[in-house]
Amino acid sequence: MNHQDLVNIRRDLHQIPELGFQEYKTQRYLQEVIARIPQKHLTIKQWRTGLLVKVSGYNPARLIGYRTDIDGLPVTEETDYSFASKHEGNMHACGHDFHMTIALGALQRLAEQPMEDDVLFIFQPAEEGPGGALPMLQTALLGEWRPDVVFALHVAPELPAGTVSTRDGLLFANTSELFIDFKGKGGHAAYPHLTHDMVAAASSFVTQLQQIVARRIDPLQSAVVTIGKIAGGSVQNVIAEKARLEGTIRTLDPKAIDLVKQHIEQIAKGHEISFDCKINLDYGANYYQVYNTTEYIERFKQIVSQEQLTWKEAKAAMTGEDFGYMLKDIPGFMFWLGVDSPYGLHSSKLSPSEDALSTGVHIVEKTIRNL
Ligand SMILES: CC(=O)N[C@@H](CCC[C@H](N)C(=O)O)C(=O)O
Repeated sequence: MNHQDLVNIRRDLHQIPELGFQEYKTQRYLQEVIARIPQKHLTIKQWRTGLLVKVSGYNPARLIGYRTDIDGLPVTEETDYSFASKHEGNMHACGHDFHMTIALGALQRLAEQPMEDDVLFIFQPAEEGPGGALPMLQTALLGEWRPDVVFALHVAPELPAGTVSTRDGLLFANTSELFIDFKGKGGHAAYPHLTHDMVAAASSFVTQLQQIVARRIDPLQSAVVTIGKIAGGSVQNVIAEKARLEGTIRTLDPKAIDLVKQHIEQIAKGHEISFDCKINLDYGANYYQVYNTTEYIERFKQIVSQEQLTWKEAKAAMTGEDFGYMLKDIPGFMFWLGVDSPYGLHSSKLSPSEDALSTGVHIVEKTIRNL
């Protein structure tokens, strides 16, 4: 695949973003591209909406794993791309269209010229939620196709295109989703004393949540509690019977997440009393931290230097990645690839530079061959 082929694939994928475990068109598209590359050394398995593609080596001692995520986000795209999302309300706003394209480019090179070891390309669904890595690890990657080492990349909008960045040890946070449902008593806007207003309860809850990081977590620790969505009520002159908050919790220490949850539960008890309502807490998907293995980070740094790519030492970030579950069981690492976008990850205007696609394929191929 030349650079223009990569651009075309990325643009095709960009138009069909699908949410976790609904990546049917994406899976079909990946299968079509994979069908066009040499098949002689390939074995392909379907896993739910994902794929596993093994390239057999000529004298394998190890299985080298490379993972890409394949899902999009429920974000309405606001770019002026001619190839903008055709799936209204969904967007590849986290760069998974780039991740998949780079994996396909590297897969083609390995398929054309296999190496001594076996290589496994993991096309994993549902990274943004509810999490595909853990069930994939527990089923598809448990048996004969369990990698000895695994790595992955994530695009970094804030870095110049093609810059490579990571660090030894902790790279990404522990995360937990957070869904809070409020049920009270609705009624006429003019008779608030006869109701239990759930818009008021949810608003107060959001304000109280800010106190957890400000006043309940050791300032030398790191934590985030973000509410990304608030919903409640139906019309301007009816007091709401129901409301819902959706958010996420992040901590660098895996134990600190339980502490944050305990405080949320206390706030919920307090609000049930003061707003005379029922509150249901649901922690949705939880992701384990991304922790890079020293030995492979050292090796990766050497490869980046040999290939004369620009290296930047990374800081730990409060982003989450269910790839952390793979690294909990299998040694390896994750790295950032700069894509120079003025808009960040999860932005409806994310516009990564396609110049980074060829560099991505190059570094992934070289890393697979030299790890
Ligand atoms: C790299 C990245 O942006 N990952 C997502 C993972 C989301 C996990 C889960 N849905 C949650 O919100 O906790 C992120 O938002 O960091």
